[in-house]
Amino acid sequence: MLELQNLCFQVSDDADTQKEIIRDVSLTFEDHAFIAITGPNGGGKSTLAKLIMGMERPTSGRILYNGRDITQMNITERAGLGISFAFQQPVRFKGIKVSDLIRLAAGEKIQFPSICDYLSKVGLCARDYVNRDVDASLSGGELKRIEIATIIARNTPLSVFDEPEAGIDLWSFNNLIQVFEEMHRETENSLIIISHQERILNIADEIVVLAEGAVQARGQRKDILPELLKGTESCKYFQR
Ligand SMILES: Nc1ncnc2c1ncn2[C@@H]1O[C@H](COP(=O)(O)OP(=O)(O)OP(=O)(O)O)[C@@H](O)[C@H]1O
Repeated sequence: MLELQNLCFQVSDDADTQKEIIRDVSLTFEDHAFIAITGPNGGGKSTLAKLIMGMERPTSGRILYNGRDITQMNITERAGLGISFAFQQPVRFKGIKVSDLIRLAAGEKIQFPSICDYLSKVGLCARDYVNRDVDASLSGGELKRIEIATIIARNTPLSVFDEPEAGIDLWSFNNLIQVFEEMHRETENSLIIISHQERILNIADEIVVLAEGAVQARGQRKDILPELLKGTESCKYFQR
């Protein structure tokens, strides 16, 4: 179980003015949760994901994972506890092949057919990709799909995906939806997906709406989604 307790995150700009990006966010994510976090651009979603992963430290508040305070742990320590994170813009690794990355993620000796399975889940033809370097020669969408394949291979108790749909074509996106549904159905792992995509919101059990750095709503998909679909003009979550 992941608990965010009164998380705040402030930055100071060039003029030393404090800007509050995350404001007193408290959220609990139970085991086997499937939660989508959505909200307008600049609402603080990626920052919240970075706080969960340990890429940023909260100005105040605590993060507990299975009862343990992980607020001051770095990204590697959190990864060691079983938290995976798929970046909005994945990192490229010069000199590492796609097959190496998937083997590393799986953390065990896996053979070529298993690597192929992971790549085909994200709609990539393994034959064309296993020996490619994870460098600038890969397109943004290819890189994104390879990163998602590594998260599937890691199979950790908690995976956080930051806008997995970004840069993914329509056909691969259909695959991706199935991948998330399968991950939720066939494992006890938890998924937190940051997304603007209605189709992703549509498969989550619960939706959190984050705007202006604060939680505007959280609840079952059936209760939250219809209100969100009214659009920003009439949706009550965006009325000040
Ligand atoms: N280090 C920083 N310094 C200054 N401002 C920042 C910093 N990090 C984030 N911000 C600002 O905080 C706000 C929230 O950013 P964040 O990337 O978390 O939003 P988001 O909800 O993920 O947006 P999007 O939907 O566009 O991806 C934005 O206005 C962003 O410019």
